[in-house]
Amino acid sequence: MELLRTERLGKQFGQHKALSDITFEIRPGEVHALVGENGAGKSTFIKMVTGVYSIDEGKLFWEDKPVVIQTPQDAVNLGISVIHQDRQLIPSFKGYENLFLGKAYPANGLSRSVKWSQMKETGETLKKRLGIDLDLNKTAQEMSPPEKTMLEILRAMMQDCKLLILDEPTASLTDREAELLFELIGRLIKQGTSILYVSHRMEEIFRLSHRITVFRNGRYIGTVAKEEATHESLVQMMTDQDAPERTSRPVKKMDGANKLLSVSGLATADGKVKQASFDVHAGEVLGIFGLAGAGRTELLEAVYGLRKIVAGTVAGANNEAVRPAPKTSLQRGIVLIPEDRRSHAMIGSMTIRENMTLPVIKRFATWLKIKHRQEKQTVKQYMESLQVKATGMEQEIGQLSGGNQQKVVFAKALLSDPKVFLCDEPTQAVDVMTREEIHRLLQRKASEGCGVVFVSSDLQEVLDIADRIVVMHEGKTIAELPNVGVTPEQVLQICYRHGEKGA
Ligand SMILES: Nc1ncnc2c1ncn2[C@@H]1O[C@H](COP(=O)(O)OP(=O)(O)OP(=O)(O)O)[C@@H](O)[C@H]1O
Repeated sequence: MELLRTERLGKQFGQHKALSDITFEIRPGEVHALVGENGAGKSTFIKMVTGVYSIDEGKLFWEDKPVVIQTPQDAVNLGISVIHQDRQLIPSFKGYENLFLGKAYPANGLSRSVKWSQMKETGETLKKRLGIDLDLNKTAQEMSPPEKTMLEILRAMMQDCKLLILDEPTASLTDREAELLFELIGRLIKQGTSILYVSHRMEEIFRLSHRITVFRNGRYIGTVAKEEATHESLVQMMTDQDAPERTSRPVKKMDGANKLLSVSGLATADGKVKQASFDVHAGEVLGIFGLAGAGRTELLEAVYGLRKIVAGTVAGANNEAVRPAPKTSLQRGIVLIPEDRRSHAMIGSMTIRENMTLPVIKRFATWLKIKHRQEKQTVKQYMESLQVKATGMEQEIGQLSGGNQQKVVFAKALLSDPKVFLCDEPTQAVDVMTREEIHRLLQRKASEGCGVVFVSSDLQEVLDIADRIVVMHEGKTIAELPNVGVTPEQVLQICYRHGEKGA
């Protein structure tokens, strides 16, 4: 028996054919990876089988019988749940309240008062069955990223889920947190649940999946057993090209290099950053690593001027302390590429061109008019170098796939010609080819005299790209190491040793 089979599935947006002729099946109890470049059609496929998008062409079969899925509830009723990258939890609700979202709360007969104890009990029983360790009395906003993922998985399993779709589930998890998720996936599989696993991270795909399906440009390219696939063969299927060469990191001597930014004893009003210090020099990539909750994002935001600072200093190239604010940061040549690009770095209803050139439009303006030809030429050049997949530069950015939105946000930052890049997870959700391109671009910028601060929860990525590494723990910078022969174990040991000391 097959759990889900699609037959010649197709989807059209206006003139654009996003998916066509998708025929493949997911078997009971398997981890089935779905891979493809940014814009290949993975999210569109998920939305079609979960009732978010209508099906323009083709058929669906569930447990070998034809089915029609018209609404998300139809999908849930069959046993299909999806966990998106952007969490679908109510922040102020406790864990067990979130578990019952969209379901009737258990109530006492006549008084109709909610049976809280029964809700908690249901949650606890489910936790035990799945071997999940999570405090359901915490509100969603008090939970760390992996705890939120666990909560969402618990919620899906409450609905008797047979096919769990995970869309880039490790995007905001550190390695150790991802381990917990992988263990849970192992338990779910043993209990007979199937997983459709969408990710750009090759190591995870090879580690977890039984079979791998590849989409390219909205088409089904093939399904291979994990044992038959290699990194190179998958990239070849995804791109019809040979795998890109991984960027190697030239060893640099930093002595005497110019300081571009100096942060000392920084603390923020909300207490997320307590005592952070680091310098950024021209010519270097500085990696910042820490476990979730270490305050990496908050530190970058404070340096850029998005968070109130209550202690410490931020100084520019001339060593003069400044009061960071987004507007003055840009003027001083500091740009932030934020993690949450959808709410912080783009305007969904504006076009790719408008999004890219908005902050620098003056550059294309005379006192009479905008020099559109020059503006378009520049946008085209950046779209080509970052391989943005779109119908053209006048397409609304909100219509692009997640990874392609990230590329536009990145291009926008490059266009403002900064001296210092503050990059928060800049390669999150981008495909392998673009990830290498972004690494290459940042290294090139460094070699041209810029300074790059690179935050990633993927430790291997930090080790691959950084010249120096600063380690953070609970809002403090606790170590700084030149990245020469550093192993992931060494960095993790620093994080955990500090954690045990409760520092
Ligand atoms: N609502 C929409 N309107 C117009 N075009 C859309 C819409 N949603 C998706 N598309 C287009 O469909 C194509 C497939 O996008 P989709 O989001 O499915 O890709 P993806 O494989 O999930 O990419 P990523 O890895 O970047 O998330 C893209 O070219 C995208 O621009």
